[in-house]
Amino acid sequence: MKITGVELRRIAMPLVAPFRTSFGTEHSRDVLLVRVVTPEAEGWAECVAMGEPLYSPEYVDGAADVMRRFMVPALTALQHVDAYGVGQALEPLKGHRMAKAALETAVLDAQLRASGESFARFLGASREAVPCGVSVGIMNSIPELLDAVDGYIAEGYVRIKLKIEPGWDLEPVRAVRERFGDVLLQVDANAAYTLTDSAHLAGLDAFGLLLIEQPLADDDLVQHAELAKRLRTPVCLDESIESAAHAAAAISLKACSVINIKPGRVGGYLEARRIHDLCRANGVAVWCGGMLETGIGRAANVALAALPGFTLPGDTSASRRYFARDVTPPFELRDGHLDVPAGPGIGVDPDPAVLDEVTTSVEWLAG
Ligand SMILES: CC(=O)N[C@@H](Cc1ccc2ccccc2c1)C(=O)O
Ligand SMILES: [Mg+2]
Repeated sequence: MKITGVELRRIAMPLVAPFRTSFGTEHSRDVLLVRVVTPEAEGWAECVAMGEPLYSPEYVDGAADVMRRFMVPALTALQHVDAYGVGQALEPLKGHRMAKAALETAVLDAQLRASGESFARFLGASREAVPCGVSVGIMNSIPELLDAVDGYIAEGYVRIKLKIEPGWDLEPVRAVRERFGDVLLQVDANAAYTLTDSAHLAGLDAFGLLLIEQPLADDDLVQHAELAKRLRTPVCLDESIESAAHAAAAISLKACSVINIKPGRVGGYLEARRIHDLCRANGVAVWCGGMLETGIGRAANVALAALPGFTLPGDTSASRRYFARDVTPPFELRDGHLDVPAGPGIGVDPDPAVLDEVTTSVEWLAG
């Protein structure tokens, strides 16, 4: 396909409740949507970068800048490009995986809408619905946490993930275990601890957790391998895994036994599938992480979560977990599952009226 042009659209999406993690509290998402226009079809994608570089080095203004100045010109210069060609064309540009992921995904969406194939079928999905977990932020008190978890379990979520940090870890986990019994339970530290905390973190072993996610630094594998020897709870990596090469290194170092795959973090759905295939061949479980996406990013993630190696419930929660009103028809939990979109491409379209209301800026980059 020849790219006619690319639209960069910023939208403001207030969260239904503040979402607190070890690296900060989010009240609203400042989201960059990408629309790639070709003669055959147009494609949509969501860049998962946050407003500030708190989760990883990328941030939304930087993603828009690197797309505008370097990536889009590299793609519109090509006579023909498809999803596989995007990675090749952008390879000389270092890093900025979330920006690359958004452009590759929008091209893939256009390509699949033109051919009539769904993301799920293209990626190799084996299920038509996926079981859903939910990520629960750090709260002001244990009672407030228990109320929130109670509500999510009532909605049907099959797995609870608690954000933790030093000072909010053993007690909240103990309280949830005591109140809700053997519900599937895991924790995510977002890199808040160091190896010197290993004896304290071993205290989590008493609670039968599925995993502890990213306990140590976002750029570490070696110390995670040492920590994994000291814990019974399986170590899962998120921020540390930005490519299939990182996943291979983590597996050979025994730095983790589970990986949270986020297509935005690893440069796109093609790399996400490579990581899935590598992990499956090595007996490492994977699950689909979340970056508080709108329905645009959520649709593609649900398709990925339907691949056979995604054996643990992901953070592919319903739209209402984050947004009172989504830019696409809302993803609704059904018996703890989300249905995999079956239409061409990502299988959902943004509602033009809602998009107009939440749009804060639109920029057209002509090919
Ligand atoms: C669902 C979940 O816990 N996601 C991330 C953390 C996270 C937290 C807050 C965010 C705010 C704006 C954009 C992305 C964000 C990602 C994680 O698994 O580590
Ligand atoms: Mg995480």
